[in-house]
Amino acid sequence: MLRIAVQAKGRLYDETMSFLEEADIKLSATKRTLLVQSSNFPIEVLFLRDDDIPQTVATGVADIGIVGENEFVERAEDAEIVKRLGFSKCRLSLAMPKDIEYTGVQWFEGKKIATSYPGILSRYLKEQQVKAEIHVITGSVEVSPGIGLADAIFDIVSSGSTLVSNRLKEVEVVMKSEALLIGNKNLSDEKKEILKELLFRMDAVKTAEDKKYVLMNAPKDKLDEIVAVLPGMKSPTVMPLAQEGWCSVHTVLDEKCFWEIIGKLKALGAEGILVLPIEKMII
Ligand SMILES: Nc1ncnc2c1ncn2[C@@H]1O[C@H](COP(=O)(O)OP(=O)(O)OP(=O)(O)O)[C@@H](O)[C@H]1O
Ligand SMILES: O=P(O)(O)OC[C@H]1O[C@H](OP(=O)(O)OP(=O)(O)O)[C@H](O)[C@@H]1O
Ligand SMILES: [Mg+2]
Repeated sequence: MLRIAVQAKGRLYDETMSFLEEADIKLSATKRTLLVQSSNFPIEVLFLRDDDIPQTVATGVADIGIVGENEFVERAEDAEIVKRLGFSKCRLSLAMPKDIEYTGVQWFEGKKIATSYPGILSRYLKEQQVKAEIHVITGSVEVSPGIGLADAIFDIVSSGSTLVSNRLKEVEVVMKSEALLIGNKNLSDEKKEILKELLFRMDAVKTAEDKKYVLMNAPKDKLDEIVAVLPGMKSPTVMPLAQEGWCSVHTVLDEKCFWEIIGKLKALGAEGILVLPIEKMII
């Protein structure tokens, strides 16, 4: 049984849950308890505050965990990054009152900076050879300059709207962050096997995400040209149609080049083009 630590509620919760769901890992729908077992996969889910996830994984209380990179780097716990998950993207930035002129990173010299990330901030200031006072608070960081608690802040920024509503401006981006799958460094072989199966399922979902299954009716006399336009995984499937002179062509297209290819197919006389989402894809 593999134990995964995930955030009990907050910004990471929804995407973490849909991630497990897409990998067909079913959790009992009973009231949310701290520890829930899957009914169809050898995994149990431990719900925690995100602050505690790195340590829980590093010490082996959980085998793997899903946590923001910002929190993982700040905690500096001895666990490894298994996979970058690509959601909950944000950045850790220095911000200051918007009406004051910013003169470069030296502006922070001697200033008081409020943050929940003292580790990352002090390392950055040291690198920049700036001496500043770090004031640690656990939440509502953005209000601190407005109430005279600090001169500036170091916090998470995504759209920037929290900064704007607190009359602050982002002046230095210190690190980018996304959700990470982290793992204990000493997993048993059995647990490594379960993790491998989990990653395999996650990859199948990810690969499918930006692909579409496309079906169309094609005039037989244009078939060679149509096939030449389609990248496909191998070659497209071609099936005869009841109507003389026509066939049905099935293939998989990358979302990125989708519109360009559809345009070419139409120009070559393809009709009745159907585009279907793909749930999972194993290459
Ligand atoms: N505005 C945002 N946009 C995108 N990602 C974000 C945003 N805010 C936070 N995150 C990411 O989501 C993680 C969790 O954020 P959240 O605000 O839920 O944390 P928290 O309040 O510390 O929760 P907890 O109660 O678990 O301690 C952050 O560590 C960060 O990686
Ligand atoms: O740049 P933005 O898009 O405004 O996002 C940044 C804000 O999002 C997070 O807080 P959240 O909204 O999760 O609330 P919290 O203070 O309860 O953590 C973070 O702590 C910032 O305050
Ligand atoms: Mg937290």
